Amino acid sequence: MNKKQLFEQIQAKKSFLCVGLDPVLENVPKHLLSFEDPIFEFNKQIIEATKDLCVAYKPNTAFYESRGLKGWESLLKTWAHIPEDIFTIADAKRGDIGNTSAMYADAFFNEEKSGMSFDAITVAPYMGKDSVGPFLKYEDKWVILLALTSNESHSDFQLFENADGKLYEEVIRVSSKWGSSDQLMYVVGATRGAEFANIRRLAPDNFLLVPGVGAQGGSLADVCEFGLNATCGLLVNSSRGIIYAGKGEDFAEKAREEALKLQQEMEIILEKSGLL
Ligand SMILES: O=c1ccn([C@@H]2O[C@H](COP(=O)(O)O)[C@@H](O)[C@H]2O)c(=O)[nH]1
Repeated sequence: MNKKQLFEQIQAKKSFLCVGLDPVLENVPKHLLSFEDPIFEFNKQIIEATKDLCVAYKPNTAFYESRGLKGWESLLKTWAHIPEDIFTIADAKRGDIGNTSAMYADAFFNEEKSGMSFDAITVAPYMGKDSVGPFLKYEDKWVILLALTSNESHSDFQLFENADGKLYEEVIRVSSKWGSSDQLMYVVGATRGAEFANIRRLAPDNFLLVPGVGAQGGSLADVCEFGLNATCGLLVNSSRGIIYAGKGEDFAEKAREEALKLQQEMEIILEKSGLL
């Protein structure tokens, strides 16, 4: 999916919500445990309940990899179940020497080889240009580079400063020469509200993937105040806040209620910003 198509989806659904699919077996409602693949059944029902309210789904691969072969199978089936017009993000945080990154790119972008073809993958920028390049070779696929993350320890490295500025600023400045804003997004935590104006100065046209609303307490209003651009430019993710809104047989309805609250907030913001 390209940028134009993504913005069209945002306008059609009046939403820039990304639902995070991070299921843990212990948190899956009991009545699903008799299914052959409870994780997939859980995801399937979440997708059915929220697919008209969001423009993206983001399975974090850790939640599948941790379950070995059956986890990969759940991930594959989940990817295949997501409607074609919804943006898919493999939150895998990969990046290695070039020939290894090429294998990671095949794993998440090359359906013929791996059975999956996500629209985007999250990548750690630490190893530099040749570790990111193999992901950028795929047409209409996206690399989402970690820039300023939502966790408390983001400051251990990302805020390191020299005469040129902070490390995360340098990540954006340098990497934006590796590909266009039709290929590159950045991860910026919703908990970093105060930094959005600065980030937009460095990356005016790029989409930002913004995790951290919901369970991590980030504010949608703060993110949008300076984060929006002419094509919306934001995919705001909530995982636990949506998928674990309910614990019983009505978990999918409860998930829908939480997703709807965020979508309605987003619709007001998009309307006020003249983006609809
Ligand atoms: O800076 C980052 C980068 C990635 N994440 C991931 O996003 C989701 C957030 O989940 P919640 O349950 O909504 O907190 C999860 O997959 C993280 O690994 C992030 O939170 N912050």
